[in-house]
Amino acid sequence: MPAFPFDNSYATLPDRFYTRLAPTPVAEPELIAVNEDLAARLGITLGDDREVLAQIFAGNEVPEGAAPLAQVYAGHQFGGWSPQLGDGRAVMLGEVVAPDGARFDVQLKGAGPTPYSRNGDGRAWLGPVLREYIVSEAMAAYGIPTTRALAAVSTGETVLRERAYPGAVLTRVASSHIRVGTFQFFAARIDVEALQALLDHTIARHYPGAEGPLGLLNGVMQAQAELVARWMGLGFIHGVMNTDNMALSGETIDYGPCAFMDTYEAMKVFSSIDQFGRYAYAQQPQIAAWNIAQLATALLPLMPDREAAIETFTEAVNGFAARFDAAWQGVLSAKLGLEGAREENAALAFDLLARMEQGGADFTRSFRALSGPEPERAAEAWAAPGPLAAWLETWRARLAEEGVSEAERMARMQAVNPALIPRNHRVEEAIQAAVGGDYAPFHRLNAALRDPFNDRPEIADLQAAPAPSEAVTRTFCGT
Ligand SMILES: Nc1ncnc2c1ncn2[C@@H]1O[C@H](COP(=O)(O)OP(=O)(O)OP(=O)(O)O)[C@@H](O)[C@H]1O
Ligand SMILES: [Mg+2]
Repeated sequence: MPAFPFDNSYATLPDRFYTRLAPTPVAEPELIAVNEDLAARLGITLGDDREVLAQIFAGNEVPEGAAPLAQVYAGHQFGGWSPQLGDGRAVMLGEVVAPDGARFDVQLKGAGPTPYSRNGDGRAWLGPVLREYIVSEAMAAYGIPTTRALAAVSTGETVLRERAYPGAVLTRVASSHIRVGTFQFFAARIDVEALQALLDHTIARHYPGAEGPLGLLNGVMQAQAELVARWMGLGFIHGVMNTDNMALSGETIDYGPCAFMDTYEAMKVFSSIDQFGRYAYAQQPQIAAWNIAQLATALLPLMPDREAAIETFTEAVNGFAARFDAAWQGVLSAKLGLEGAREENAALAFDLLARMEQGGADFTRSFRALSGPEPERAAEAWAAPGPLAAWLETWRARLAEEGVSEAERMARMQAVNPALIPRNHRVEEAIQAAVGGDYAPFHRLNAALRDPFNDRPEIADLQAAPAPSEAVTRTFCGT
């Protein structure tokens, strides 16, 4: 029998933090994928009975030691306030404590209706489940903080969206599911007691040593500044940075309409519902700061002197830009094989990005080619490579100034500029095949993404930029 090292702490918080309920069973669960490496890392014993695993990861059987519940939260969605949200289609089974002492939530996403479902059916279809599986595991392979995918099952049931799709459940692992919106929920109700309990819980779990609300705020700010800089370094667009989709842990959460861009465009948007580009690629730092300001506001009821706290918090939140700039400079310098978070290196990178946009360059292939022995071959990833040559000269001069050897340059760059990203058209292709019953492309893409920094001939088709007829330029929230 599978065994989970459960140790449930969120369930000891006051009742108004959640609703206890079990997942709603599904008709015919079948295991699509189970992440054995992750299970081992968490100290979960899976056993080898795939049918039993399908029952557990579908929510049909609740494993021993679980304390299933749906968490309540609120949030700003596209800037508009939603006072009552919560896990509308997710049930947390409980927390496991891994052999190294690290604590993780294990949650089933698509597990049936909860009191927070509003008008939704509580379910997920195969597409969003596979997308989240692929992309979150790719993020983990890049070393970027993220929720993980432990398993995916199909339910044997149909989910109605714009048409009928096969249903699925994703088992998600997160260092917690505490969101900016969780704080907002209690702040909006001026429930100071709950806010204090949530603050203590969050600090103990994610920022031990942080002092009080300001300590937490600074910790979250730093984590988010680094996270967003790292996303942008890979051309990643989260797509739905609502405050309920920003985790206090600093992990990437909610892979709904996310995408990695092919051709570089600063204001690129994929999400079909993001009409005004609020969550465009280059907007992400500003939106992160905006979300952090909402967190600061939610922490105010905990401060004895409100006026003084407003002043202190405002100053703190204004510091987000500097934190982000430092992180972004570091990311960009590393992408160019240069040292440190230096402004002149970042300026060189900004110049390259401007030229890439002008030249219609594929983001990932350009940086990967620059990381190779013949950087001028980056031109092959540009529709109009004219602006590249002059930039290469400046860059080479800069490398020489820093005394970076060719071997050093390539080693550094190849460790941060991936050979492979989950390109949107490949993700869509894997989903379409799976809907038709063929999971081979999904498994292949996943397997390839476990080793994303190594070029190899057998993944050439997955590395290639889409032909214009193949490009997938729209993503959907996947609810
Ligand atoms: N099919 C559904 N049925 C019920 N509630 C839903 C459904 N889809 C989304 N929701 C709820 O709507 C809110 C906003 O959805 P959003 O797309 O941000 O989250 P999500 O992808 O479901 O979950 P998460 O943020 O946990 O990854 C969430 O509270 C979510 O639980
Ligand atoms: Mg969400």
